[in-house]
Amino acid sequence: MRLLIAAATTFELEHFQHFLDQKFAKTAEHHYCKDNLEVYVCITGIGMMQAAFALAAAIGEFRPHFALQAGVAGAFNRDLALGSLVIVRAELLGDLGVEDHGTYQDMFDIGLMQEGRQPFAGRQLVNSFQDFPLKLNLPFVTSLTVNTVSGSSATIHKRTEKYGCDVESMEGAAFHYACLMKKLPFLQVRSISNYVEPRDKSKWKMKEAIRSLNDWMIENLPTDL
Ligand SMILES: O=C(O)c1cccc(C(=O)CC[C@H]2O[C@@H](n3cnc4c(=O)[nH]cnc43)[C@H](O)[C@@H]2O)c1
Repeated sequence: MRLLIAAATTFELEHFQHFLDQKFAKTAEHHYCKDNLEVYVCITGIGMMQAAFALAAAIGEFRPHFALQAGVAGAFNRDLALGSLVIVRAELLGDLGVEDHGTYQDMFDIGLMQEGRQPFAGRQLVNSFQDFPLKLNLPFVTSLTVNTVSGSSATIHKRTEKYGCDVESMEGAAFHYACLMKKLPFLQVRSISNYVEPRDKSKWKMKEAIRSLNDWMIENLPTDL
């Protein structure tokens, strides 16, 4: 059985790849085997464009039975602790749109994308798969995917009012879109590295977030796909 694991950057999966190096046979670059499990680690690069291209290529070539995206994210929702993990239930597009003088309108608002048109449910890319080969032992959240990270009070206020999402990333929607289009069962797991607030990297808990993400991956790696 083939499992595709995607992350934006190598450092987000460093400990997990170290675990694979030790416990699995490495059959090619980023490609591991153990018993009947084949794992391909796809480092997509940051952002929707790079993620979409890398995922389409990896899905086409590796033909996975299941795909897992793992990464860090910012949280709008202050009930989510830094370093804690979430599963993304639904993805929304946060900055694909137009500025109409002072007002932002997205593609659905101006009629250039249709609500409910496959693979969207309404305006969302919802993970509607049922049979997951790993434990869903984390809170489910909604996520906004953006090209430009929210870093000013004005942008944060506008995006919170318009979309009301729990977390923000730069690749999640591309992952949901690719998997839904390919009817490939998937799961997106994110670890909270920072709150979405006016940019102040001194407050970020990147190391802690990556550690908890990798620990979870090692503990929950599906072995019975
Ligand atoms: O230097 C910055 O201001 C900066 C802002 C956002 C992210 C970064 C990174 O180095 C990580 C990029 C990576 O992390 C995800 N991520 C993490 N926090 C957020 C966020 O608040 N909003 C959106 N994306 C976030 C993202 O998916 C990227 O892949 C540096």
